[in-house]
Amino acid sequence: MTQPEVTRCGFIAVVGRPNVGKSTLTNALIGAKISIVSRKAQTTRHRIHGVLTRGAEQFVFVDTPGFQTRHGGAMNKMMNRVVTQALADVDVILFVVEAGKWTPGDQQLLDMLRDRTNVILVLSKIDSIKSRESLFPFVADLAGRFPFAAVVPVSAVKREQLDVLLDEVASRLPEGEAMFEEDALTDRPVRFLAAELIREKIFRLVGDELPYGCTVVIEQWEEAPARVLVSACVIVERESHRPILLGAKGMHMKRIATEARQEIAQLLDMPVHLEIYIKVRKGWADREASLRDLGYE
Ligand SMILES: Nc1nc2c(ncn2[C@@H]2O[C@H](COP(=O)(O)OP(=O)(O)OP(=O)(O)O)[C@@H](O)[C@H]2O)c(=O)[nH]1
Repeated sequence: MTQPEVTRCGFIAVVGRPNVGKSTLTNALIGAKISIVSRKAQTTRHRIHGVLTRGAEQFVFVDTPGFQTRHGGAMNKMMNRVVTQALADVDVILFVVEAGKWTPGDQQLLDMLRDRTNVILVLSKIDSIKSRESLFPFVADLAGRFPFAAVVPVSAVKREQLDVLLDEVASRLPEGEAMFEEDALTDRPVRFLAAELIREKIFRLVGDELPYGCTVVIEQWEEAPARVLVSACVIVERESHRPILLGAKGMHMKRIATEARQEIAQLLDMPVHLEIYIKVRKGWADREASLRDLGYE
């Protein structure tokens, strides 16, 4: 695998209240479906959403799970956790606000960023704004609320101003070598990608409730003529994590399996039959030997 020559590399978090367009923007920035990266990611405290390498710059987008969940009432508690965990030592924060719309939810989030530097204000969905001049007072108001490092209006859908945003981010990333291999997605063996896709689905759905996370191991992989048969095992730390994963009437697991199956099929360009089992392996995270069994070094 080729290691790109990178002179700047750092972590970026994309935050904002629900529905402001964070996912659309992140996906537009890092390209298609690249939520999977090299295992090196495990050496950081961040959950990596995707990596973009642009010339000599590497942008590592981290997941901010609390912002992505839709549990209304638990929002406050979650935001606190997000600030302390996901935003801890990221290099740049993209604070996304819908152009022209400011709500108490936005203010609440902004308050949590109080002591941070390198916060870039991103005005999203500018394609739905009639006149850009009408945004001036809006921007002026926000600039009075927080010392943003930069203000960049973008349209993720129309791919407007994305390079400008990346330039602003890049200039604030620390100098350093690439942390990830270039083109990690195409270089990884498909089994590993499949396991990561399942892990991603689990994390998205119940990540907040699984304190020690989980690991996914592909136990069987059979390439039949017209489809691939995959059997995966999700290993959790405690017996009490099993019902969390399953959800009421197995609904969580069903959804995880369905979504993962669809994406694995897309990746392979072939129908997939996916079975997922749950195993409890107590304390696996602490035992070196079992870590090695599971493919972690
Ligand atoms: N017109 C327009 N709509 C956009 C743009 N970006 C996102 N949207 C729409 O805004 C809605 C929310 O977008 P998401 O990317 O899911 O927003 P999010 O902030 O990730 O939402 P949560 O997952 O709820 O936190 C979707 O209907 C998008 O299609 C944009 O650049 N222009």
